Amino acid sequence: MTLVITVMNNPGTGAFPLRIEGLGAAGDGVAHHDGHVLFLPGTLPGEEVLARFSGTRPELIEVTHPSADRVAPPCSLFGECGGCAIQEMSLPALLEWKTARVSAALDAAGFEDIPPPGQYQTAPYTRRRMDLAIQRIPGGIILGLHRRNGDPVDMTECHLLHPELFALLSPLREVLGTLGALTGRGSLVLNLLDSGPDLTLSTPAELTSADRSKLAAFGRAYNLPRISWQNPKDRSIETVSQTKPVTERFGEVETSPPPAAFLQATRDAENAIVQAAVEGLPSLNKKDITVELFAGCGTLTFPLSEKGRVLAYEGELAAANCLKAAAGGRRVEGYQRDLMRQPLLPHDLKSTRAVVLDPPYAGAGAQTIPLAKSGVKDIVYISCNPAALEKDGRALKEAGYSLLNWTVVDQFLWSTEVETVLVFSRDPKRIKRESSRRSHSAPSHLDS
Ligand SMILES: C[S@@+](CC[C@H](N)C(=O)[O-])C[C@H]1O[C@@H](n2cnc3c(N)ncnc32)[C@H](O)[C@@H]1O
Repeated sequence: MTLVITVMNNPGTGAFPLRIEGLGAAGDGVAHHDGHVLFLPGTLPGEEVLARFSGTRPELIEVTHPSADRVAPPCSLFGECGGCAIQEMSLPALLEWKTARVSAALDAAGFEDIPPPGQYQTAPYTRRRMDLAIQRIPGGIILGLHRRNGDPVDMTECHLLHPELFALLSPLREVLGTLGALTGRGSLVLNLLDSGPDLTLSTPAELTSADRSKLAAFGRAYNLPRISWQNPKDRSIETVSQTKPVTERFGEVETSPPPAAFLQATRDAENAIVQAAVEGLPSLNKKDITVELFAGCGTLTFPLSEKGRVLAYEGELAAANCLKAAAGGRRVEGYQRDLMRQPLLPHDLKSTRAVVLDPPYAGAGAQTIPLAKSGVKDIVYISCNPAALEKDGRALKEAGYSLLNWTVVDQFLWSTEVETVLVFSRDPKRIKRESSRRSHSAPSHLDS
C-alpha cells in the first residue's frame, strides 16, 4: 500500500490529537487528520498522541496513550543514527508487524488460504555484515551509518553489530584518520567470516605507499586476515594486507569469499534461511536437478547439494568464481550469468526438479515470467522485500502455483526489512499432502 502525504499548507501551529492506525512501510505511524494521511515517526499502532506541524511535516509532541508494545529504545543513538527505524517497539511486536507485511503482500498477490507462518528472529549483537560511511572532520574521523537522509553519525554504540566488529571501530578511526587517501568521504564494508573480520575500504583518492604500510601494520596488529581497497578510478578491488587465508563455511564446504562479499546479515538467521530452504525442497533423488538462481558465494548452494545436484547461477563475477572454486568434486555446477539480461528460459529448466531463488531487493525481474512459464513444479523463493514478493508472487499465482508454507526471518532487527522463505508448488500430490499435514499441526516457531 502506498500512502502519500498531501498536506500542502500549514493547517496551524497548535497541537492536535491523533490516533495511530498502523505503520507505513518506512516504520512511521500512519494517521488521518483533516482528510490528510500523516506519517509520524516514533509512534505505534493503536497509540493516541499529540502532534503539531513543523512546516508541512507533523511532529510528535507527546504520546498520551502508549501502546502495550512500546519499550524504551535500547540505543542512545536511536533517532539520530539511521541504522534502526523502530526501536520504540518491542522485538516480538516488530516480528508480528513484519509478518503482517508479508502476509498482506501474499494476499495482494492473490494467494488465498495463506497458511500460518514459521517465524524466526535473530538476536541483538549478531550482525556480521555492515557497510559503514566514513567522513573526515576537523580533528578526526566519523565512522558509522548515515542519519535518515543525512550525514554519517559516529557509531559510538550499536546494539546490532557483532562485538568482534564493534571492537575494531575505535582503532579504525585512528588509522583512517592518518590516511592521505581519505581526503573526504569514504566507506568501509565489514564482514565477519569464519577466518575473522574482512575489511574493504573505499577512499576518494588513491592510497599512497605510506597509507598501504599503515593498513598493513593495522592488519597485523589486529590479526585481520585481509584488508582490501577499492580504487576510486576504476572501482577495481585489490588486497592491501593479508595475514592468513580468508574462509567461510557453507554447509560442509569451505569457500573463500571475495572482498565485500554478500553474506546473510547474521549467522543464526542464515541457518534459519538455509534450514527453511532445504526443508522446502520436494523429496529428491541424488540425481535430481535443483536450479539455484542468485546464488551468491554459495550460502544455500552447498547445503542444497546435500539433497541432490545443484546448478547455481550468480551474476557477480567474484561471487560466481568463489562458488565455482569450491564446487569441485561436489554435486554442484556454478555459472556466472546476468539473469536480468539473460534469464533462464522455460526450455533451460526442462529437466529441473526444483528451483530455489534468492533475488536482490528489486525481485527476480526478467527471470520471473520465464520461471513461471516453465514446467518446474516446486519453487523455493527467498524474499527480502514484500513489494517485490507481491509482484513476483502474483506471476507465480497466475501460473498455478500454491503457497505451501512460509517462514519469516527477521535478521535486520529494529528495521523495516524482512526476509521470508516461501515454498510454492503446483504438484497436486504435494499440495494435498501439505494441506493435510497442516490441518494436523500448529504453526512452527524455529528454535532461536
Ligand atoms: C540476496 S543476494 C543472495 C545471495 C545468496 N543466495 C546468499 O544467500 O548468500 C542476491 C544475489 O543476486 C545476485 N544478483 C544481483 N543481480 C543479479 C543478476 N542480474 N543476475 C544474477 N545475479 C544477480 C547478487 O550478486 C547477489 O549475490
